[in-house]
Amino acid sequence: MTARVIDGKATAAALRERIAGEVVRFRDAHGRAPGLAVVLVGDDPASTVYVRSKGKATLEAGMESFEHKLPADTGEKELLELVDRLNDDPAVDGILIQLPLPRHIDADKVLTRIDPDKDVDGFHPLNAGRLAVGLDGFVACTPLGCLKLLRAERGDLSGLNAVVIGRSNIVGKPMAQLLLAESCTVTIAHSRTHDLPAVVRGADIVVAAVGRPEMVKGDWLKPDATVIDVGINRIEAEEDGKGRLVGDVDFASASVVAGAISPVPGGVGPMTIACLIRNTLVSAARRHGFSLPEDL
Ligand SMILES: Nc1nc2c(c(=O)[nH]1)N[C@@H](CN(C=O)c1ccc(C(=O)N[C@@H](CCC(=O)O)C(=O)O)cc1)CN2
Repeated sequence: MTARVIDGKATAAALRERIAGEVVRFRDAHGRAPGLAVVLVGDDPASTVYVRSKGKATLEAGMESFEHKLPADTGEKELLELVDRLNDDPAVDGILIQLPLPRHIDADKVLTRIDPDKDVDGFHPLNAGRLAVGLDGFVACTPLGCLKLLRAERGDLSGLNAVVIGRSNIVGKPMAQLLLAESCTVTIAHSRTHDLPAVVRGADIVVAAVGRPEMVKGDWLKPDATVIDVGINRIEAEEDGKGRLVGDVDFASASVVAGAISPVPGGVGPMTIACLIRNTLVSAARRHGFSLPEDL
């Protein structure tokens, strides 16, 4: 058996096209475009690429992009003052602080300073709490993107056994909450889980977000499982002289057993950016009482 490959690039492109259509309606109604401010501190190469992609996607959706690139030695106080200005700026509907931040800055303090109603990354504790109790808020873009891929692949998820590998605040925990809200039976596995392969073997849905290259093997999977790979691991150049990007799942062995699997690259990554654009439009719409399609 060979698994279907879940095409995150195509799903993200379709979502971004729908968003662009809604942005036209929003502009016609309100005379301005939704605006996203992205803040990058330092010059981490991967973060620089992601921030560039976010700015490009924002503009392609017809929205305003405000990029703030600050030197690596920017002080915490200065960053907090920028967040305060963005909170007060009516042209800014969404604020994103690119992670990771340099070590001398307390990331929790900065993320908590963002106005929760402009927190399009969904990292503010108030939004994490809203998700946990089923209130409207912002859901972190990567887990939201994973859920959209799962719904497109499996339709109704209720009653399915889901295993989320990884318990981070930005992926594992919100992913588990989203799956619970879909009425899945959810297990969160992590580095202390006993016999992880046995736990994963019971899952209809596996979301791997552990940050360990190709850790999940095909013989860990239940036949026909749906596998979502969140990992983005850069492997150093081998004898061919080229580095490569791999996920947390060993694609070669997993795709023989799974029913469907998202690849790396081209799976969850593009959905993360599409969901950021989506959350920014949702923020602008909420601030103006503008209605959007339920399923956006
Ligand atoms: N404030 C945030 N910081 C970070 C987030 C986030 O959601 N909010 N997530 C990650 C990085 N990230 C977005 O910022 C991100 C990572 C990867 C991709 C992506 O499209 N990846 C491509 C491959 C790209 C490549 O070749 O490197 C893919 O998977 O196809 C998009 C966004 C950490 N920081």
